[in-house]
Amino acid sequence: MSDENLKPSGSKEKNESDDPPDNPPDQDECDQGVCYIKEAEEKDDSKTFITDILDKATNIEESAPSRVNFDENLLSKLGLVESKDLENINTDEDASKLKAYIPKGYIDSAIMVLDPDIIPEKQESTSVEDESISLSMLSSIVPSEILEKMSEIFAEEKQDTALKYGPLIGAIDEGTSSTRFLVFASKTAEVLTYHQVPIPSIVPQEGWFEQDPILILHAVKETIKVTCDNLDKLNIDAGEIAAIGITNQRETTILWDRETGLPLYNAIVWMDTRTNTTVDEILKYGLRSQYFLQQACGLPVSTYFSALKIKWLMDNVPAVKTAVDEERCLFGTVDTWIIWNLTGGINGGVHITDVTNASRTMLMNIETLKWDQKLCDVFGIPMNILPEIRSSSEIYACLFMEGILDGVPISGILGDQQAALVGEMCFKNAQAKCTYGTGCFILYNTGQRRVISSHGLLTTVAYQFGPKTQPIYALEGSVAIAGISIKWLRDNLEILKDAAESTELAQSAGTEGEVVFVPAFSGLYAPYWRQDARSVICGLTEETKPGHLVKAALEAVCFQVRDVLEAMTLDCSMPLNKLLVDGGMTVNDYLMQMQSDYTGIPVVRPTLTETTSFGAAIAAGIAEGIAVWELDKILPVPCDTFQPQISEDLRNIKFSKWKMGIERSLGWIKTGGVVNEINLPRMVEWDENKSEERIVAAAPAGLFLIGAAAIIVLSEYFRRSIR
Ligand SMILES: Nc1ncnc2c1ncn2[C@@H]1O[C@H](COP(=O)(O)OP(=O)(O)O)[C@@H](O)[C@H]1O
Ligand SMILES: O=P(O)(O)OC[C@H](O)CO
Repeated sequence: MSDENLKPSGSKEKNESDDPPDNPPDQDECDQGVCYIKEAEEKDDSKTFITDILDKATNIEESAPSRVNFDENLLSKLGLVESKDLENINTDEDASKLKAYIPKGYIDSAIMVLDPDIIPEKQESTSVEDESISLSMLSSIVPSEILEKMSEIFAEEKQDTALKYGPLIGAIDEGTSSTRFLVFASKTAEVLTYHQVPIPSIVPQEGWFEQDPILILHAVKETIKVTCDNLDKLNIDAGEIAAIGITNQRETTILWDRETGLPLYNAIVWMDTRTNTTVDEILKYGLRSQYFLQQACGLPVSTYFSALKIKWLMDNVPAVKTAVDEERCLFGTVDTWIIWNLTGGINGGVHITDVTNASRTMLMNIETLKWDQKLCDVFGIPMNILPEIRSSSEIYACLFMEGILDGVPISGILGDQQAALVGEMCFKNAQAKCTYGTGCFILYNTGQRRVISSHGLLTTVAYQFGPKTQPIYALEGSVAIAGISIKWLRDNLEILKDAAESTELAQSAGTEGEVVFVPAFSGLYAPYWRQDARSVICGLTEETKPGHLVKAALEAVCFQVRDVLEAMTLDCSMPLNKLLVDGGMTVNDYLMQMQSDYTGIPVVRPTLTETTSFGAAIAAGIAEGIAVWELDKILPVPCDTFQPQISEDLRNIKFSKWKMGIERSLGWIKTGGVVNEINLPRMVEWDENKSEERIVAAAPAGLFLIGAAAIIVLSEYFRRSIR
């Protein structure tokens, strides 16, 4: 089914009363599962109404049974009954009036209080845990026939969910710092409700960054359950969810036992640097460049990617080695782990991933979109542990789980940065977006062309909408540290109470001071790819205050984005004329303005905040067999735009200071691998018929000195030589 009116929720005027909130509710509120219910209450003034009822009810004995305590005065004051005579209550009319004020969840629970036998097994799961509401009081004020009538009306309306919202699409969004489940209305693409659960990280030693796969799974299940409960409270039929999309932190690696279903080790998260030595080991033979596999998989050898993490696990965790030897081991990125478990686990769960996630492992051939035997051999990884690679949009399997979503098809998978590209609707060549979360990731759509970067960018699959369609590629600039540096200032240095305070503190620093903070906690990613780098803070004086550090941390995000944009211009010969942005950090207007100032181009932020999840929902909703959406019917989202406000000179002076900071961060730790002093890759030609790679172009050390013009010419040559 297509829908002419399809538009994301942000496309409405901001602050319209019927909009979902622009900013996600507090984490605490979400954890209580009441966030959108609270919205509904405020919207309908029902809180005041219920408070009135409760005020009145305090005079009523709590243990008293329902009808006898029916408070005629209160109801007549509210115009709900005309007569004091109970016999004359117009049940239908009064129930309709009252229904406008009291959310369905309260009615269900109140009915249960009246008659606990109605649905005893559901009593616990549907009870409304709002501290201020005493349901027994509500039941003792409102006559049971009215409550029952209201329940009937709600049930009828619920049947109209599809009419009102169109089919619903669910999106599981498993990010580095939290997991969410959101439900989109296909008619308007608005988020109807969601629930979010933070995911704690485990740091067993410096540079190690793990998460518990079981906890991730529990969090996913909890978000699904609470979101469905929320839908019920909003009187929306969760049974109308037609399909589920999934988007996830990429590269994070999980190995588990196919027989027990248990993880063999914690998830090794993408930013973990324990594989420094594994990188060295891979590079040491034949003095290989970091880029020796770039032609085959689009990526430099780095601690970032899954293959290194799998190798480390096989080399260092005996349980993994045994499971591999006994062919019981399964590998997955987070999408794979979740889908395997949600579709049956040891009882027939499907073991799959999509092209976007597979393109982050270093094991998939970027051209054939298949696992590559030679790449697997480089890392010594057996192919039988790898999931099947599927497109980003097709029906893969159905959920096999308790609850109303049992049997709902999963029909979309996208790595989270690719999902944001889709959610920003960058479907055309040369459209790009930047997502600011834990890290910061800029993806530039290169269409069906695989551009192999000569300037430290990654070649990655952007999406493939269906098994029979052509894949679309992107160039990516991955920056490891963005929002997490703000978290570090908060948790480790304790100079911030919360992330939002960063604006005020940074502003307090004014324009004075020249503190530069290079946050290379995990080495430097794009465009430098220097695992020997570590963080530095330069330019401190006795006048330096916390505000200067916070400002420098925000500036670092902007400068890293500029580094990547410059590399993209060199690779694509076409500078971006605006930057589309999204992600958790973009709520910070100060940061967005600074980003525009430091890049010299407008920064455009959509009013739809849930871009990544929306991308996953799109992939699921357009899949063959689901087809609740059509790509070309999706309307553009209205945006806020930040225009550059500083001079070119000032911008460049600041950037040159940043570059000095970068220089000082390099070589901080010793690595055994080959460091590309100039970050210009040695290009190799991947020969399918030979086991060894052949160098077709190598940049001599110091080439940077010959000037930018020569580099552009050279990069053009490289590109032509590999196309
Ligand atoms: N107002 C703010 N200013 C700066 N950073 C912020 C602000 N609000 C949130 N952040 C940062 O954004 C990150 C969370 O963004 P999110 O997109 O949810 O991350 P992820 O997808 O990586 O889980 C956190 O690292 C947090 O420090
Ligand atoms: O969870 P995020 O938003 O920080 O994204 C993580 C990336 O997918 C890592 O490549």
